[in-house]
Amino acid sequence: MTTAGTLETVSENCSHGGVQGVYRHASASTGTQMTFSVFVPPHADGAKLPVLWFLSGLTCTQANVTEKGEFRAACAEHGVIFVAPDTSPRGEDVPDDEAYDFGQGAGFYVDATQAPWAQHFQMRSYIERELPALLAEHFPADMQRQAISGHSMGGHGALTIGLRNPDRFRSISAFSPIVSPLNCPWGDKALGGYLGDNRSDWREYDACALIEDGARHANLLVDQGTADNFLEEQLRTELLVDACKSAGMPAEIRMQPGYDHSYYFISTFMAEHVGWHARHLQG
Ligand SMILES: N[C@@H](CCC(=O)N[C@@H](CS)C(=O)NCC(=O)O)C(=O)O
Repeated sequence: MTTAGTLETVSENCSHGGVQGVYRHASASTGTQMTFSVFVPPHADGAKLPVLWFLSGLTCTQANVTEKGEFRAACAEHGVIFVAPDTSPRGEDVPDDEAYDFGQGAGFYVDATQAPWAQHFQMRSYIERELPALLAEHFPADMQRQAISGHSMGGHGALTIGLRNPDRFRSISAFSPIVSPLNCPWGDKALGGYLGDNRSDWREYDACALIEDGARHANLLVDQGTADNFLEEQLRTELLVDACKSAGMPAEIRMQPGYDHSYYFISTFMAEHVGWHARHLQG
């Protein structure tokens, strides 16, 4: 048996009849310690449960959604494991940028190719390969039943990782996602920095471009607040609506009146997202 790695328990708390944990491990992908949280709902001995991944946004660690996401009651009701990774490698040896939207806390779920970022910023490999192996080894996770969600930069992560891996993820949802890094200032800065100037290299990290290039998924749900101050310049939900329409891909993209970009918005619709994923994860 291959060993995916050892895990250090940072904290474990009983919650909703299950266990909310925070764990740390040495990541081969990023070459750093990485922290993530896992909620395991109550379950019968020996049972394997489906998994919902949640990728967070700019400035976040695993803690933001864990503390403010209000997912646990729904995950306990539906018997779904909830996994929240960090958004980037961190540490004194890891390069950073003064700004909040590039560098530590802003990994954009890519495998960087450009110096000095490439050495540690390998978040695509971390989320797509390394962390799933660790999860399968240490938790009662049924890796045949996975779904993915996320917020903002993490919504971009959920859409792109989900669209690239339709056989692994039965459903994809996102809250206020960056739908096209090719067409917004956050994307220009981050993907330019991590991947270089050749914009064709960015397409596998752009949900709209992936759909234009042929990626499809049958189960896609997006919620976007109309009072989100990042909507017009950075998130640009309309580009995803257009891409899905042009491709003939059904998607439920909902504009939610009055909601902003915060966890007050996310937590309002979180239980609905968990329930929607749980339906796709049955059987
Ligand atoms: N207000 C933030 C902008 C970034 C932001 O809104 N981040 C979102 C994700 S894109 C978030 O969830 N922030 C942390 C939180 O609300 O807990 C800042 O200027 O640092």
